Amino acid sequence: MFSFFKRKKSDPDQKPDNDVDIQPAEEIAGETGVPQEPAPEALAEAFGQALDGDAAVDTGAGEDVPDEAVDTAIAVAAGEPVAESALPEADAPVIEEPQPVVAPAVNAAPQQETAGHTQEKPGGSWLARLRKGLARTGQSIGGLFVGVKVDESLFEELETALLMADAGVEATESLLAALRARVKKDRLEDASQVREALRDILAQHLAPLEKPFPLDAAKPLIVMIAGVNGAGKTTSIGKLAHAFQAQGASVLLAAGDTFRAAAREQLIEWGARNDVTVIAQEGADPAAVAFDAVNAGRARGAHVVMVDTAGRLPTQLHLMEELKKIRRVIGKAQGDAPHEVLLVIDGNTGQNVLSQIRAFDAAIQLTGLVVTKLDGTAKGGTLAAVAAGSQGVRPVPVYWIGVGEGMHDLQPFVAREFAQALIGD
Ligand SMILES: Nc1nc2c(ncn2[C@@H]2O[C@H](COP(=O)(O)OP(=O)(O)OP(=O)(O)O)[C@@H](O)[C@H]2O)c(=O)[nH]1
Repeated sequence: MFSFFKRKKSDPDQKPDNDVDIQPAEEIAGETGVPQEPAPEALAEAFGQALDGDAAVDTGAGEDVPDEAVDTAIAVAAGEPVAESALPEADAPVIEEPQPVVAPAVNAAPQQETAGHTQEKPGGSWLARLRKGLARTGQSIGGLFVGVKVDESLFEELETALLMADAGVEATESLLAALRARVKKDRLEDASQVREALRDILAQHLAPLEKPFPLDAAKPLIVMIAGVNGAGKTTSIGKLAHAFQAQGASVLLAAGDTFRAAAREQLIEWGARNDVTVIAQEGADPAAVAFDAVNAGRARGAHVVMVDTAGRLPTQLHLMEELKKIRRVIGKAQGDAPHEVLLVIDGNTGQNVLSQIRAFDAAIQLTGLVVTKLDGTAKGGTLAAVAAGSQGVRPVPVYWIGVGEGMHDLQPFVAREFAQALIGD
C-alpha cells in the first residue's frame, strides 16, 4: 500500500540501486513481525471496504476518511469483529493504489556538523545568528539602557519596548515588577546593572519553558508534528532527523501532508539528505499514513518516528478534526503513542501564537513547541508571553528554536541564552 524511500529513484520501473530502499510496507512489517497490529495490506483492504459507500468529506487536505471508517478499517485489518452495518458493500475502491513517489536528486554530501551549541558556520554561531535575528527586539530593549539614569522614565520606556516585542501585558507587568523590586533591594543605580538584572529576571521567567527532549523515553518514540501553513514543520523535521541521527538514533519519517505533492517531496528530499526512510502516499488519508508509519517503525526497530502533517489554521475546524483523528489513529497503532506532540510556530507571528497554541493544545494536547525563524524577528518577546500564560495559554515547553534554513539551524532552547540574545550584553 505504501512506499518507502531512502534515495532518489530515477525510473519507477527500473530496479532500484543498491542504496535505494523502496519496499512495500507489508514486507517490512513482516521482517520482525508485529503480530498484534494489522498488516498495512490488510488495512488497505479494510480501508477499501470500510470507505466504500461512505460519503468522504473533502477537507481540503486530500481525500479524507470518515473517522468511523478508520476505526472499522483498523478493526477489520486486526481481525476484530465489526458490526455488519459498519462495513459498506464492496464496490469501487476509494483509495487508489499509490504511484511510487520519487525522491528528487540530492547531491548533499553527509554533513559533518552536529547540533552542538558552539558550532561555527558561515554567518556565525547559532547564538550569533539568534542575536542578529533578535537584534531589532534587542536594540529596542537593550538600547534603552545606554547613557540613561535609572528613573521612572526608564521603566516606562521598558514597558513600551517589551509590549512592542510582543511580550504581552502579563509578562511585561510581571517582569517590570520583579525588576523594580530588584533595583530597590540591590540599590542599583547604574543602567547597565539594571539591564543585567532584567536579563536575569527574563531568564528566570523563561526557565519553566526549558526542557530537554526525551529522545529515549520510548522506542520507537512517536512524534507528531503540527502547525499552521508555512510555520516550518517540514524543515524542522528534516533538521531534527539530522540531529537525532547525530545522536545515534535511527529515524523514520511519515509524510502526513498527503494533499500537497510539494510537501511530500520536500520531506522526501530531507529524508534523502539524511539517508532516512520516508513513508509517503499521494492522496491517502493522513491518519492511515501515520498508522502505517508507526507499524513500520515498530517492525524496523526505529528509535524515532516523526509524523509530518499538513499546515492548517485553527479556524479550519474540519482540518482540526482531521488532526485529532491522526492523533487517535496513532494511538491505535501503539497504545501509548504519540509520545510527543509538537507544535511548530513561526517566531515572527507575535501574539497570534498564543491563540495557535491554545487551539492546537485543545485539539491534540501538545507536549512541546518548536519556534522557528528566530534568526529574523522583532517579535522575540512572544515566548515571555507564553511563559506568563498570557491569554490563558498553557506554558508548553519549548524544545527547540530555529535560527536559519540549514540542516543545523535548530538548537535546543536554553532560557538564559535566549534572554541574553534578547536583552544583549
Ligand atoms: N530563516 C528561517 N527560515 C526557516 C526556518 N524554518 C523554516 N524556514 C523556512 O520557512 C519556509 C517554510 O518552511 P516549511 O518547512 O516548508 O514549512 P511547513 O510548516 O512545513 O509548510 P506547509 O507544509 O506549507 O504548512 C521555508 O522556506 C523554510 O526554509 C528558520 O528557522 N529560519
